Amino acid sequence: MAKVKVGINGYGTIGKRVAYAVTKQDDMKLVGVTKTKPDFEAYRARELGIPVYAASEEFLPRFENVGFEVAGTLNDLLNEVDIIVDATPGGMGEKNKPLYEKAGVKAIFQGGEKASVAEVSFVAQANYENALGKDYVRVVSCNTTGLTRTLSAIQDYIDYVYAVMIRRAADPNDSKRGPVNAITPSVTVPSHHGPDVQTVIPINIETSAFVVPTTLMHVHSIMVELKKPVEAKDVVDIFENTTRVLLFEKEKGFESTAQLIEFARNLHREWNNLYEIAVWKESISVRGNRLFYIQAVHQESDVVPENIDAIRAMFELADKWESIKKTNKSLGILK
Ligand SMILES: NC(=O)C1=CN([C@@H]2O[C@H](COP(=O)(O)OP(=O)(O)OC[C@H]3O[C@@H](n4cnc5c(N)ncnc54)[C@H](OP(=O)(O)O)[C@@H]3O)[C@@H](O)[C@H]2O)C=CC1
Ligand SMILES: O=C(OP(=O)(O)O)[C@H](O)COP(=O)(O)O
Repeated sequence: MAKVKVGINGYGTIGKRVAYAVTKQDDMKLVGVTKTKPDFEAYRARELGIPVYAASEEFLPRFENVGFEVAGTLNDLLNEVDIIVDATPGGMGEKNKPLYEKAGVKAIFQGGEKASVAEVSFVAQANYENALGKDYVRVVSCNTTGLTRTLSAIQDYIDYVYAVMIRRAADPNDSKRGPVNAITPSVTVPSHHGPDVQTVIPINIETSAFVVPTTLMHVHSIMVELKKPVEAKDVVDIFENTTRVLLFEKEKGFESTAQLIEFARNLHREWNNLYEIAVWKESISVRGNRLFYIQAVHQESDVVPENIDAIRAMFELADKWESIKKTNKSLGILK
């Protein structure tokens, strides 16, 4: 079968990682990416041999002024692809959707969009089948992906989940926003994460969230009221056997998100991506009918394999586990 032709609209934190991941797949071809301006990222894409398109006609003069030759505009890219991965800033995907509909291409949206933008909200290991053959799929946010990966693994035991998200303030490449020395609570409960998890798996869940001054990762403190008894060692076993979830031990020096990122650096992962959700093994404990655990989410990369699996599901290229295994192998995901 011919390779699926993929375009990326929005070549930022998520878009450039998904573009890279597409180039690692033997059943997909990266046709090009869009940029609004010829900054260093545009030049880097060109160095990598990735065709760069202007994100719309209005941006063309920016490229012309510095003699940066683009391959066309977003509309030209849409004419050449089977699917567009929209990784523009949150809320923009919904505005772009009519362009995709007009061009008759399938589209993947990211977690900054409302669930209503797509037919399905997606986390591969939880609901791959729901995206089979679909035209519009939303890969849920990084935090929602992290919650869904571990909670779907223990779904049979869940009566009610209470989770607190400690969210990183900005990505490492972002110098525009803070807080620099403050903690910003989401003052309404639930934060968007609980309802978002429910767009993927039907569980009872309440979430609250705080933004703190760090760029490395998010951290979640999760408490599950159990429907039936389980021991901590059983949960350890379950997570050990759950794809895209890794257990880390404080005892071995993983004291904070800093060492988790160093672990990814040691693996020489591209952009120190930690695609897997990191659960602190010692944090898994059961007291009475309550299970507790703490996990960390690498916001820049955990959704990347989900975008790849979503493409396979939407074109019915592979069944769930065939796709997950293929994606994992191509990106060096440990299990
Ligand atoms: N960063 C994260 O931690 C995560 C983000 N997400 C979601 O992914 C989506 C993208 O986020 P993220 O990658 O962080 O955002 P970024 O700001 O890093 O990247 C977005 C890119 O979109 C481009 N862009 C801006 N305006 C337009 C436009 N009019 N048309 C086309 N492209 C445009 C910009 O490119 P240019 O440089 O050319 O101006 C920018 O690089 C959001 O929905 C977000 O919620 C999901 C999981 C984690
Ligand atoms: O999807 C994310 O976080 P979220 O799950 O808390 O919305 C990403 O880290 C982007 O969050 P941002 O909207 O704070 O950039």
